[in-house]
Amino acid sequence: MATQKSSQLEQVHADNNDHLIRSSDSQHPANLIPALCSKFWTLGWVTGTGGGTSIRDDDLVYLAPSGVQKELMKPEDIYVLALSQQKDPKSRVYLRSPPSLKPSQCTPLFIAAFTKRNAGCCIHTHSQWAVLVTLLLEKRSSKTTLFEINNIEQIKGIGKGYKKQGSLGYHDTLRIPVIENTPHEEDLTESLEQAMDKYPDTYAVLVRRHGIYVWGETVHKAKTQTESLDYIFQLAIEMEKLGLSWLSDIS
Ligand SMILES: CSC[C@@H](O)[C@@H](O)C(=O)COP(=O)(O)O
Ligand SMILES: [Zn+2]
Repeated sequence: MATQKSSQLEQVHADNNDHLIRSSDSQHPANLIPALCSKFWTLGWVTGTGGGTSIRDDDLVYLAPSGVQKELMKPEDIYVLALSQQKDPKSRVYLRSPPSLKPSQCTPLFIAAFTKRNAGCCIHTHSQWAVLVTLLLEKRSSKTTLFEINNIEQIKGIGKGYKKQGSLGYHDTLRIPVIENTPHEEDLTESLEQAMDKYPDTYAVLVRRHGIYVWGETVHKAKTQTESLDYIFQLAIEMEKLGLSWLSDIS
């Protein structure tokens, strides 16, 4: 597949490399991103144009446009870039660009997950549960930059960490770093990368008053980890309302 792709890339760009987003395979990233975003919209993850999803296949990264209704996207709306061709982070080279649109402002954050963690997919949601968790942590102290919870079965839905086999156990403590929001999405990149360096095993970074970025080695892993985290955040909000602690010493 990689050989076929590189020969395809040698083709002239006269056709805007539309062959990169045309496939009858439902699992092709250009088909999968719109299909996933349509499902995520029903969960409140990508409503009002916020949030998004990006998939990496080998060296190629597939991205949504900026400011569009993410649940209504079509394969023709998808941008494609080659990771190996991105020399200057400020000026990206796209192999394929839909006309009259701009690439997602989340692009540098997705790229951080692909380059620093070798992720195959990164999902950004504006889930209210994720936002509420960051607000609760802020209420405890504006300096609280870590969400922690243990002894919850769904923690087993999260991987042990980068280059580690298996998932967290029931008694393990799940830790998700929180970074501060910025007026422009791309300005989150540096603090997201710092959070990845500080917590090398994390598969997610919460963004205060904004949402969350979650990644995984595959689309399947990124999706199920985002689902598990969203479940855990909703549970955490309900626990807080009932005066229950997120950390317990059951063993
Ligand atoms: C509701 S606007 C949200 C955006 O500012 C941003 O946070 C976001 O998640 C989506 O950015 P986009 O450039 O449309 O992909
Ligand atoms: Zn966002």
